[in-house]
Amino acid sequence: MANADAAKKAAGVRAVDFIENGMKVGLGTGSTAYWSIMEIGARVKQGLQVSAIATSIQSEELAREQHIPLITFSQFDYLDVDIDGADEVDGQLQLIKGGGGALLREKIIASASRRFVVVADEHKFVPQLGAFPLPVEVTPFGWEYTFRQLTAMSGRPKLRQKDGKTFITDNGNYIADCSFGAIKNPRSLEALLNAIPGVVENGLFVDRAHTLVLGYADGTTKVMNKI
Ligand SMILES: O=C(CO)[C@H](O)[C@H](O)COP(=O)(O)O
Repeated sequence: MANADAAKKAAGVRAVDFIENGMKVGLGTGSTAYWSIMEIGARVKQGLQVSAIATSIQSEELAREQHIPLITFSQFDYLDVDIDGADEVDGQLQLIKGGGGALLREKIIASASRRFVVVADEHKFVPQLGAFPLPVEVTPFGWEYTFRQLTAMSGRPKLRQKDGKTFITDNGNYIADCSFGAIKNPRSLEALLNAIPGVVENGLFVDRAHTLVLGYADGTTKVMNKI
């Protein structure tokens, strides 16, 4: 296993220790959350009782394969724990997410969770957010106008492509990958972006994470809690 994968696996598996019997759980998206879903599946096989909701169609399919019982929003008021990855995380546990394009469902599920546990390899931990392009989910209707608003904010938006085609999110929207440079005030940028009418959501997760599990290439982990 490559070093980065070992670090992701270590973080993803360790975070599952925060899940107790009977809990309602949010399942994240991406290559680190993958390991959490696999570990939850393994513990379900050993008798752990949980019910879960996924942040993407991809993770939902993986959960089904692992025989993790799934629930919908009509079946719960809140989730006990959400475990999800991040593209960048700073010392205040502010995040950039959405590298996999699942940011809208990820933010809804993080918001519905009493505890949001972020899993990441050590390279995701940064002194300041902004080197990773900030994903912004926009409606197809009027996207060119929305992109002009993002350009006016110095966001330098790029329409995300996949396999030579425009990338479409699970919600039928586009992603603008933006470069704002170093993000000095994530809270205000998150609010400013969401004030643009064609923006559905953006990948800044401010004051949402409670716990960070960082994984290292040697298989060790470090847990940090929001103060
Ligand atoms: O936000 C996400 C998907 O929308 C992912 O959690 C984020 O991109 C991290 O992915 P990975 O664990 O594969 O590095």
